[in-house]
Amino acid sequence: MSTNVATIDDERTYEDIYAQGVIVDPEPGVDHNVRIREVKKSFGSFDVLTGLNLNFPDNAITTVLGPSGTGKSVLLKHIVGLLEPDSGLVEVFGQDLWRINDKDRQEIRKRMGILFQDGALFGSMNIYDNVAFPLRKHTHKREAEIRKIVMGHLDEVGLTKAISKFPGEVSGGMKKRAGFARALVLNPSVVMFDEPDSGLDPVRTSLLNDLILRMHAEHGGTYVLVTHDIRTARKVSDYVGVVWKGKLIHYGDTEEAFNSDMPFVRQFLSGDSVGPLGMD
Ligand SMILES: Nc1ncnc2c1ncn2[C@@H]1O[C@H](COP(=O)(O)OP(=O)(O)OP(=O)(O)O)[C@@H](O)[C@H]1O
Repeated sequence: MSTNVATIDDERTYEDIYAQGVIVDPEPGVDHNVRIREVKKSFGSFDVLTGLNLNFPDNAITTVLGPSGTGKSVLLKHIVGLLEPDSGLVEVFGQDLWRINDKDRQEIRKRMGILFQDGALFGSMNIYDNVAFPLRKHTHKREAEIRKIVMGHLDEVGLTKAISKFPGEVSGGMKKRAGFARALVLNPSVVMFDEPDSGLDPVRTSLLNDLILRMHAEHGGTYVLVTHDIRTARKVSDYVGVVWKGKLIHYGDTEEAFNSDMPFVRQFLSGDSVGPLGMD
């Protein structure tokens, strides 16, 4: 896979890059289902996204890494249209999400799947009904067809024996797998994962990562993953974007990120306490 090149002015110091961020040119010949341009978002006086630029290539898994509170989940909420930027452009499937009406935005949202940290399952529905929910809500398919699709996806994530269980009766890993199956039932072209590894032990994390890779190989699409887990990033990503203080400060293929000379990227990817990132 070829590498995207960040247009970094050679004269800039690392401090300049931390302050200004980088802009990444879309890779020639590659489509990008999701493009984020100079997006700014503040809550009150707190500036969370401060001019974020990032393109997510189709048929690749891109991981967004960065310290806690740097705006990664806020970024996902922008992509799915749950938050409107104060300024800048959020473009999904070639459409500016905030220049179209609510109905069109809803249609675009149906083409995206999202796996929230806890699976975001409905506690009052069993696993089967949770996974069937988007099909019942957004399609006119008959129950027999819904059953085929739901059971197919539950089989892929290894949950066919748990269909009658309620979310409160299954482990965290099973909840995530059920959430994953639900995120895929409408055949989304963009799938987002908000810290899929949170709360899982290293073995379950590794198994979930295998599942992410397998599902991506099977179904394709633009996968966007937000995590703190460096091992997850290394294992599943084609590309890595590093966000700090609401800006993209590094972007490249996974190998490039892990070989970066940028002190912040080096510190973050090695989990070192010494470097530009402190407790603030
Ligand atoms: N709706 C909101 N109203 C006010 N503040 C918010 C809102 N959503 C997010 N924030 C704040 O924006 C900041 C960034 O939050 P976000 O959840 O995106 O961080 P993150 O990078 O995903 O962090 P973590 O890795 O810890 O999950 C946080 O300080 C959070 O409290």
